[in-house]
Amino acid sequence: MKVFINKIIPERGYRMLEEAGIAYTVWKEKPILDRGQAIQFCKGHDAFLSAGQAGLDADFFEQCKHLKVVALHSVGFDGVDIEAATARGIPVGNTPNVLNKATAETALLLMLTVARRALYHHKRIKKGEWGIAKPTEGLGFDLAGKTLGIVGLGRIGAELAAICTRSWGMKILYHNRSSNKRAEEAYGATKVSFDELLEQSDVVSVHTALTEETRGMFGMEQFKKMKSSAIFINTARGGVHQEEELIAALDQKIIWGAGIDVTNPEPMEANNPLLDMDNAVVFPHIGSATKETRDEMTRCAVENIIAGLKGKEIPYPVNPEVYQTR
Ligand SMILES: NC(=O)c1ccc[n+]([C@@H]2O[C@H](COP(=O)([O-])OP(=O)(O)OC[C@H]3O[C@@H](n4cnc5c(N)ncnc54)[C@H](O)[C@@H]3O)[C@@H](O)[C@H]2O)c1
Ligand SMILES: O=C(O)[C@H](O)CO
Repeated sequence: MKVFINKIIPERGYRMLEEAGIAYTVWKEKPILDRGQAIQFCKGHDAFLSAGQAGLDADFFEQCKHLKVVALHSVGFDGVDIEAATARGIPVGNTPNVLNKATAETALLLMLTVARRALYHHKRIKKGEWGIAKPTEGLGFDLAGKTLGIVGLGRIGAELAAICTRSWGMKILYHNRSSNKRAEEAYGATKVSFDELLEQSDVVSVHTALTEETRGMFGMEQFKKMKSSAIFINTARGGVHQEEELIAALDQKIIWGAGIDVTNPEPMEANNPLLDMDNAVVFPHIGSATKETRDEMTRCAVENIIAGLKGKEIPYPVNPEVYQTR
């Protein structure tokens, strides 16, 4: 039994595989593999541990229908044709929950950085402009006591609600497909329509998956509904916002600021106007990038591989229905 791993993973993963007696091949080179190369490697292996491999479409699963399991090194599975995998009896696994705290912390870091204009002040020092001349200059705003609107109150959204209510006394509004009664009870979160959330929030933070329904959900029409003093935060997927319209909304001061960990497309070009704007902060998709979290994500992914190769149900399936159709 052999697994193909398309990027270097934390050491813990290799140890787990060795203890389970599973051989592995790791692609350690740059550039990262293209889709065709990934398929060629998968053809010589029984399982695939995939960190952000693009193009896991119906054709991929057709060409690689011998795979016993595909383990994603992420919780998000947009870009993976789950129906096609299920149709060929291939379980696909992800890494839920273990990255909730790191990703919610990233959203909070973006909120604080934008609200307190941290990058703007940092850049001013570099330009030799240390002093703030007047008490009215260079001001940000308090997050404490403000209203946070969470779009997609699932695992990560709930973690952000927990941090922001406990430590900052923020009021939580949310927009979701279904009610999250637990979050309503635990954090006093109130379910509202998408428009109400946009109109009433001081910070709007996105935590939905990227689906056909959420793609492009934030454009000029939505930014215009937000308060001109509000901040837009996206740690979900870049495809949820329309980047040109976000740039225009920031440029025209339709909203006050934005912090994004995910861009559209990724990677972002180095000459993107967002990188020069004083009211925008961009991170290169580092939501889950802590040592502890990446270790845990690796554990989940490798547990999925080991179970899949041993013919057992994988512990973190995206398509549990595969076990009914098999
Ligand atoms: N920046 C990063 O590094 C990073 C890290 C982890 C996760 N993510 C992204 O965050 C997403 C969320 O992760 P999660 O574990 O919290 O997922 P989750 O499934 O627990 O939560 C997503 C929530 O969005 C809601 N939702 C779905 N469609 C919606 C719609 N049209 N309108 C409103 N709400 C909708 C769902 O009901 C659910 O409550 C992932 O899919 C991934 O894309 C990014
Ligand atoms: O979906 C995820 O888990 C992240 O975007 C990758 O770390």
